[in-house]
Amino acid sequence: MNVTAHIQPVDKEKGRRARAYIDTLTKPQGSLGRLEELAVQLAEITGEDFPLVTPPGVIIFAADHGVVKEGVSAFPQEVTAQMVMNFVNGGAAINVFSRQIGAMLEVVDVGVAADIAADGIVHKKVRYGTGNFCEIDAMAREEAKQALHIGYERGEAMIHRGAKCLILGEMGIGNTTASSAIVAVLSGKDVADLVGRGTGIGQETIVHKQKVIQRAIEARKPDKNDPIDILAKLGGLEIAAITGAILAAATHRVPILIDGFICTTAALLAKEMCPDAVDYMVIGHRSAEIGHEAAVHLLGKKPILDLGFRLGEASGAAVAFPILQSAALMLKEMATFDSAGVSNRK
Ligand SMILES: O=C(O)c1ccc[n+]([C@@H]2O[C@H](COP(=O)([O-])O)[C@@H](O)[C@H]2O)c1
Ligand SMILES: Cc1cc2nc[nH]c2cc1C
Repeated sequence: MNVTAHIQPVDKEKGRRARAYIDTLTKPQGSLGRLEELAVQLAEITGEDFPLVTPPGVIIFAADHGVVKEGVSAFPQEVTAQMVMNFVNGGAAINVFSRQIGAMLEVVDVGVAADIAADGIVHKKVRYGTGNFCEIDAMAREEAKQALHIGYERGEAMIHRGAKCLILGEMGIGNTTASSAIVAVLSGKDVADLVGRGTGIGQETIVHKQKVIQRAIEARKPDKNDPIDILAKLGGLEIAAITGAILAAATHRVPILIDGFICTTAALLAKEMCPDAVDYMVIGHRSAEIGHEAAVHLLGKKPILDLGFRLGEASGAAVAFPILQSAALMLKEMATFDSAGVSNRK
């Protein structure tokens, strides 16, 4: 399956028409600021005059990371599987926010390092966590492709269930290390500017994490121009799956709400595979994780919210969703100057 073959550029003409229509609505021109830009983007993405974003569909991809053996996270590896159970039982932040916004929610085990005996998850384990990329490639090239395809299929399945907006997130202890390494390769920036606290490590461990990443990049020598090579050598299975889900949403002209640092890293890989996919993305929030800034910049986007989140699991994207919904409803439901009999400016 070619996951980028059917991605079309967004419909810029539809966007121009939406822009002109928004200027006839009962408000001074431009007075709904960013909401107007989002409404135009939704029209471009969907090709519809009055795009809908409800119901949204949330997919959380979970996987583990061999690099945790280097002591780069504040939490132990078991937390990935334990949080998957928390998702299944409805107690995590993303469960709360998914209920709040009326989202369908799916949790996919694409590479957790333990067997999870639960019915409420989609079992698509490619392997029991990645290898420690300081020592060996994180995964085989075929495994990276497999995870990418799983993500694509889950994205497509959620769209077939009726999702009008795909909200993507992840769970994986150690995945800020993998993400920082990937963003370092893609941006060419100094790792010192891209490595942050993750789940809450202190300054000394941050310096250690920087060295681990530097060492891994030197040992693995990923090809900057080959996103599958980057994923195989430094990636995470959940990062590959999110990349695939993004490409599925772009294929089906469904808006994609990107969460924090890890998701934005996956979005950068999707951009490498298909630059047109970027126009289908909206970044939900600015993560407090230091490397997010560089990733967001590379994507050429501006996050909707800035609430100091650094949780992951799609929390920031889900909290940003009502704003995207406001943009869609503004376009659909506001009266025009003509229809409401309101005098336009002199
Ligand atoms: O999305 C973010 O911006 C974000 C920033 C920091 C941490 N996280 C979450 O924390 C976990 C990774 O942190 P760490 O320290 O184990 O690399 C993983 O489960 C992510 O969902 C997520
Ligand atoms: C408790 C916990 C919850 C999370 N959710 C996403 N990443 C996480 C990391 C931890 C440690």
